[in-house]
Order: sequence, then C-alpha cells, then structure tokens
Amino acid sequence: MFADIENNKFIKKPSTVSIISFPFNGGQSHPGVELGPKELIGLGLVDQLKEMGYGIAETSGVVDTESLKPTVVAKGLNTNNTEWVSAACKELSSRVEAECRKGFLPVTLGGDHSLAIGTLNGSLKVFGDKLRVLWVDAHADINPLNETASGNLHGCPLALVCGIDKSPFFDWIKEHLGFDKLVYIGLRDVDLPEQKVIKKHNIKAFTMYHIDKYGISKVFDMAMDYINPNRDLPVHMSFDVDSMDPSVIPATGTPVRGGMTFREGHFLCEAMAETGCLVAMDLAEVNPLLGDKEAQFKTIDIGCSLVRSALGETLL
Ligand SMILES: NC(=[NH2+])NCCC[C@H](N)C(=O)O
Ligand SMILES: [Mn+2]
Ligand SMILES: [Mn+2]
Repeated sequence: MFADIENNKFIKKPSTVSIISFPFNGGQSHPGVELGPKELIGLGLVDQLKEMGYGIAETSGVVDTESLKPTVVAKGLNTNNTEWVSAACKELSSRVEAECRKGFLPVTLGGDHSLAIGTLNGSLKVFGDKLRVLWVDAHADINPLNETASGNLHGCPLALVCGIDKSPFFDWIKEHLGFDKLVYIGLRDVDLPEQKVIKKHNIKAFTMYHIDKYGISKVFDMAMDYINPNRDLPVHMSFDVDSMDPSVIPATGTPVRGGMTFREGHFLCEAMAETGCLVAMDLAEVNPLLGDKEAQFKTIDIGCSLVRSALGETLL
C-alpha cells in the first residue's frame, strides 16, 4: 500500500513515475496540442527521467482519446465537445487514481488543460481532503460552464473540480476540491466570470504582479504556507506552459505576454520538488504545430526541463 493518508504519511519523493500521455485537443480550438506528449517523449523525456534515477512504471502509456469520441452529441450546449471531454477525462481520472494508489507519481502530458478535470479527480479520489492543488497558469481556468465566452472547456476545469458546476455531463465527478485547498501562481488573464468566482470564494491567487513585487521564491513560500504550512500534505501541481512568457514558451494556443521567465518557471518547479510533497503533475498546452521550428523546439525542450525540475533535477 502506498501510504497512510489519514496520518499524512503519503510517500514523499516517490521513486517511480508513470508517464501518462493524453493526446487530446477537444478542450480548445487549436489543432496540434494533441501532439504534445509524443513530441515531449520524442525529445527524450522518459530517458531523461531514467537517467535521474527514476523507475518508469510499466503502466505508463497513452490514453486512447480518439476511441472515446462520442458519435452522438447534444445540441445547444454552451461548451464545445462536452461529451468527449467528459469521456476522455473520466478515463484519465481512473488512470491517475490507479497510479497514485500504487505509490507512483503520475506525470500527465497534455493535451489541453481540460485534462485537469480528469487528473485532479483521480488524485482527489486517492488523497481526499488532504490533497492540495498548485495551479500554475496565465489563466484561472475556472469559468462556469454556462458563462464561458469561448465555450472551450480548457478554460473551465476548476469550475467542475471545485463543484461550482455540477453538469449532468460530468456526473462521474463525485468529490470536489475545497476552495481553500487551491492556490494559483502566474495569473495575468482572468475573465470577468472568473474574477467573480475567485472573489466570492476567496481563492488565493498570486498573479504576475506578486511575482514582480516579491520575487518567485517568496511567492512560492507564501503559496505553500497557505495550502501546506507544515509541508506535510500531498500536492498536485497542474502546470500550464502558458504560465511562462511567450518568449520562453511560444508554441502554445493561448499565449499571454508578461509571463514567467525561464528561471522563474524552473525555480518554481525546483522549489516544488524540494518540498517532497509532489504526488502528481500535469504539463498542459504544449502545441508542437504552432510557430516556426525554433519556437516548437524551444517549447518542447523547455517543457521537458520543467518536468525534470519538478522531479528534483539539480545541478549538484
Ligand atoms: N488552459 C488554458 N490555456 N486556458 C485558456 C482559457 C482562456 C479563456 N479564459 C477561456 O476560457 O477561453
Ligand atoms: Mn493557460
Ligand atoms: Mn490552463
């Protein structure tokens, strides 16, 4: 058995990772994001993790999202590909849950950020109300389903995970994340309905303003002090690569200027690793079809190094 969750004794720094590829683009409208996992692995991510000493779980693998595409879809919904996002995320949830139960650390490679509906549900099932979530993103991704202007579900995952929305299309989501168990870092593009939700539920958020003002080190400490003051609770980090500045990570579908530098992003991941509390990670929104060759290479290469940093890569 992996851990004694009741006593906060989850496995710190697990030695085995499961690489879950989630080639999915149904949560947004730019083709190409489904190629993220293949390109990240193609550039050597799995070998790099092995070199760092990690065991790679045999249960690593690809979620066959295409086969989960529904043939009949409801009309008149405010969100796009609703049934497909639900079916794919439900499958992803059970994969993440199974890996966490074995004491492995699932690293889910996206795919668009709607994937967090699945990954967070999976880790919530295992760690229950001990689970804490660090959401690293330019966006808040907490649009209520009936209020999203774009209709793209990658802008809504936290509304479902936190139970603001109890859509019948997502009736498999039974457990919800408390608002006080979530913290944001990197925000700089938040829609009006999201601003209302964040204020109403008093969700802790560190925007780029706070990173500029205090520096990333202090911001990370403040974020952890809020969700995990004794550094003894399991943390799921959901990392959207558009949290990074577009000059660092250009190949992503919804870039926003004024993001984290190369070092700020890596420092954040290194600091997360240092706590020993990371139990699951998502890397979302790498789109290898956007921009020129150099932009694509940079994005994939730095995507890999962010994961390595979060898993404890250090120079010495
Ligand atoms: N995971 C992301 N990149 N989300 C971008 C969301 C953009 C915008 N807030 C929307 O809801 O459409
Ligand atoms: Mn984003
Ligand atoms: Mn996002």
